Formats: sequence, C-alpha cells, structure tokens
Amino acid sequence: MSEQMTFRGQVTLDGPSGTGKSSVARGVAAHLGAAYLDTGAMYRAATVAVLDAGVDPADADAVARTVAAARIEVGTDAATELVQVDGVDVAARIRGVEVTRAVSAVSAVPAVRRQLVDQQRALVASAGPVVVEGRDIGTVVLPDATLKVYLTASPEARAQRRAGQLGITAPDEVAVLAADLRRRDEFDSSREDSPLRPAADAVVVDSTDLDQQGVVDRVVELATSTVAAGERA
Ligand SMILES: Nc1ncnc2c1ncn2[C@@H]1O[C@H](COP(=O)(O)OP(=O)(O)O)[C@@H](O)[C@H]1O
Ligand SMILES: Nc1ccn([C@@H]2O[C@H](COP(=O)(O)OP(=O)(O)O)[C@@H](O)[C@H]2O)c(=O)n1
Repeated sequence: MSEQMTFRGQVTLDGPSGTGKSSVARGVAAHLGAAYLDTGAMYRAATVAVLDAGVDPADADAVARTVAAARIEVGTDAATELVQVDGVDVAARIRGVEVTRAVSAVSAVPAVRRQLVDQQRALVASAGPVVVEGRDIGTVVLPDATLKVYLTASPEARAQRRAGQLGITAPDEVAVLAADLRRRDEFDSSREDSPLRPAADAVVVDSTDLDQQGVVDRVVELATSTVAAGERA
C-alpha cells in the first residue's frame, strides 16, 4: 500500500504507563487519517464517577453500580480531547493524582470492563479506520485488528517521560512517581480480568531509545506493510 492510499484497518496500541501510547496513537491516527480512541480515558472517567459518588474504589459491587449509572462519553477525533461524565467535561480532572491512584482498582471490576468494552466496540464500529490504545485492545477488545502493537520502554525512561509531562524535576518526587507507575503496572498485569499483556500476534516495539516521531514512523511503517502484505496474499 502506498502512503497515499486510504488506510481502512484498525491499529491497536497496548502497553504499560508512560510508554507513549497516547501521544503515538494520536500521531499515527493523524498520519493515517484514522479516528483515535483512548480507552484509558474511559476507565479514568469511570473513576471520576466513583470518586464523586463517595464510593470506595475497592468496593467492587458499589463501583459496578455507580459506573452502570454514569454516562461516560469520549471523542474519537485525534485532534481534540472530549471526555465527559454525565455531560460534565472531566478531560483535565482524569489526569489528576486522585484519579490515577484509584483507576486500577475501578478498571479491575469485571462489570465495569464489560460495560466499557461494549461501548468501545460500538465506538470503533461507527468510527471506520481507527487507532485504539489501552491495555487489552489487542487481546480482548479487537482480537481481529489489522495491526497490534505492544509498546514497551525501560522503567527509568517511562518515569522520566511522565515526570517531564507533569513538570516534576526533584529526584525524590521522580522516585515517588516511578514507584506509583510500577505499582499500577503490577496491578494491571496481575488482575484476573483482561490483564495487561501482549497479544500472541502483537509486534513489540521498544521505545526506550526512540523519540516520539521515531515510534510514530515505525508504527505507520508496520501498518502500511501489514496492509500491503494482506493485499498480496
Ligand atoms: N519515544 C518517546 N521518547 C520520549 N518521550 C516520549 C516518547 N513517547 C512519548 N513521550 C512523551 O512521554 C510522555 C508520556 O506519553 P504518553 O503518550 O502519555 O504515554 P502513555 O499513554 O503510554 O502513558 C508524554 O509527555 C509524551 O510526549
Ligand atoms: N484498555 C484499558 C485502558 C486502561 N485501563 C486502566 O486504566 C488505567 C489508566 O489508563 P491510561 O491509559 O490512561 O494510563 P497511562 O498509560 O496514560 O498512565 C490503567 O492503569 C488501567 O488500570 C484498562 O484497564 N484497560
């Protein structure tokens, strides 16, 4: 497929925190003229609903009831960020420390996952060509995707990137951030329902020594060569 040809497939990007999933997925979507879905934003929005209801994130039944009653909306346009809970814009709040600390507990609740996975599949079905990022997209949400990428990077690089994003420079604060990332990744990888892991047919891309554009270029190259191979078959 030449780059000018229209990309009609689905690209999944999974991996641990700070590997560059969101920024790379946006770049790839823009390059391919595809829609973009940030599934982490949906779990984060569900977490806002739980915290606002005063529910303990560890109380799975109450979490499931609260999220079932909430209207969670996210956009699929790579150029703009739309995240709402019951019509209220929560795009900034979902990135806060409070939500980040609670999100893994909320996303481990099977009923929450069923609800949001159904919603993700419906959004993808109406989006056309799409780049979707998260933790279980290649394994559970879109097992037949055109291209599955599993992004990795060293723990040090991931902590440094997140620190840069949050404007944190003090070494002790970076160390706290690194410990938080490690804890969340362990939780996400060891949960029973849809743990974080590469799909058997995912291409693993280590971004430790690549800059953001380098990773975007690599994923676009993989997407175009996968489509070309499919057309030859
Ligand atoms: N390959 C890279 N090298 C350096 N910084 C990167 C790279 N990819 C992404 N970043 C930066 O790292 C930070 C975290 O990236 P993000 O896309 O939010 O990761 P994730 O969605 O996996 O948590 C952002 O500030 C982003 O610009
Ligand atoms: N498909 C997904 C996406 C996110 N999540 C959960 O949502 C949390 C936040 O996801 P995110 O993609 O916003 O996290 P970062 O990689 O940006 O730190 C993750 O730590 C997971 O607990 C999930 O369980 N499944």
